[in-house]
Amino acid sequence: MSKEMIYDVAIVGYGPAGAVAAGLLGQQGLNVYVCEKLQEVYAIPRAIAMDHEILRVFQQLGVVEAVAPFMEPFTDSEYFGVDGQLIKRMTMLAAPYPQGFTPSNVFTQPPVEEVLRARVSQLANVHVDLGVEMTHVDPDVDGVTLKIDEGGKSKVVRAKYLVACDGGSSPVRTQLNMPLEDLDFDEPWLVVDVLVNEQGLAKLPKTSVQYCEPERPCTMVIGPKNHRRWEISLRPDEDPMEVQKPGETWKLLSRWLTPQDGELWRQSSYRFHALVASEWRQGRVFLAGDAAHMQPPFLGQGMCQGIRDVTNLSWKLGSVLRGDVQGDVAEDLLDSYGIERKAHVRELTSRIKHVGEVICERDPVKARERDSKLLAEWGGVVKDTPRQDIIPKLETGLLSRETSNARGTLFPQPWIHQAGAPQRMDALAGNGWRLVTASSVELSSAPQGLLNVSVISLQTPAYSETEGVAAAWFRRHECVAALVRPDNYVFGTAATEEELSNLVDGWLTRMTNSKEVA
Ligand SMILES: O=C(O)CCc1cccc(O)c1
Repeated sequence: MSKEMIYDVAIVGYGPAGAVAAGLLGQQGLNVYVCEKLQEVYAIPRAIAMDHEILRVFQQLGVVEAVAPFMEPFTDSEYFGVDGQLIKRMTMLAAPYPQGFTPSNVFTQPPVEEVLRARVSQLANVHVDLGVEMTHVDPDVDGVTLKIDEGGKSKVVRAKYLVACDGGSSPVRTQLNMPLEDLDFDEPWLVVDVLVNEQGLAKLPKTSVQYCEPERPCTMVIGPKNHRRWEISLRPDEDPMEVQKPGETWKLLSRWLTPQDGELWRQSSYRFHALVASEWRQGRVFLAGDAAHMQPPFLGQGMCQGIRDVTNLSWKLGSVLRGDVQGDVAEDLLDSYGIERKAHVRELTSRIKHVGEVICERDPVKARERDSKLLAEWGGVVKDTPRQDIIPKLETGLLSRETSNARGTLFPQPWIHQAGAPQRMDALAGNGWRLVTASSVELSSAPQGLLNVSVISLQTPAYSETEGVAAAWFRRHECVAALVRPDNYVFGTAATEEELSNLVDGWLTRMTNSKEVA
């Protein structure tokens, strides 16, 4: 790279969100610079859960097969109340799966990050500097200048846009004085990862468990292979530093295991927080991942949320940098990133906090009331909640004006009949804007003005689906067409040709001369 190189996008931080951003931006042919303080992938897993939405993004990056060995379907999570009775169950969404992947999964983070980095390394237009530190960020109206310290030697990097994926303590966010809003959750917990041997595995529950016990709420998650994670709430008199010493940690695990049953992988005390950045954009700088939000882990959404962020932002940056949209429309499109993601993060965090309130009730009387209420709701039968039903849709931002309940949801990814073997829809149709129509629609003429939009008619010979996932979706939402964004969210739907024409007109207005995003 020459000294005068001006990158399209610089990314500070090369965890999962930074790596996915680098891949998605790089695949669009943009010149991307990435810097990261650590030389190697962080060897300890932090995230453990991965949703189908994220696998669909990994599919776009071409890494689904490579990550498969490090993933397993999530077991059910059983919630046990004060007297050890089952009060609630978190489950897998039923098949056929809407996104073309197992909906909820557990995974091992370090090798998955290696896979993402290997993919990025195939992109000649992405330059990655590892073991360097961003010491100064200086945005202006045309771009951003970064000062990078390379082991005592300083260099300057210039980019048109900056994405800060630099974690909860985000130096970019701090230097630019971008405040966080406190969503009112702050509790000390110990997180313990154990590689359990066969003798230990035989003693453990066969589902993940939420122990909703007032004296010590805690969680056990079944990770891939012999990885088990405990999250143990700490009492006010417990010292977070002490409990992470191996001897003390084993004492806390003694209900389940002894040191003969496995090996501690990591034990760290954390404060579980709920925080969201007030502004996600400052001019040409965007916050993403933990730099933009932190949520308690009760639904395993930390990494998923970061990847949702960069997936949302990457296609918008691509559209603007290619000149597909210009002027105010381009600014509105970039603004829509924070508008959409902040609202989504706030809503999901509030749902996660609600799950946390069920788990963390410390008052035994109230905890008993909770148990009775949960059981009474369903006539004494334990309610199954598919985890994916808790993930909200987009409610605001670059969405059509119609208010169908399909708008802002993820469009399904059906399997399509092919001569050799069925293929997932995106493998055939790509990940740009797509107008997908149900078999019942006969377009008398292609909607006008849909440049750069692929038109996909399901159940035609080219797109005959194998399981009826999309057909069922159209029936459920009482529509026959959906305009789908590059991040797979539904811009809007139509039930008639007239509605379709309005949908397309509305989209064209938004993408060419609208000033509104919300
Ligand atoms: O979805 C579930 O059943 C539990 C998800 C989860 C993952 C990681 C930590 C945690 O407390 C919960």
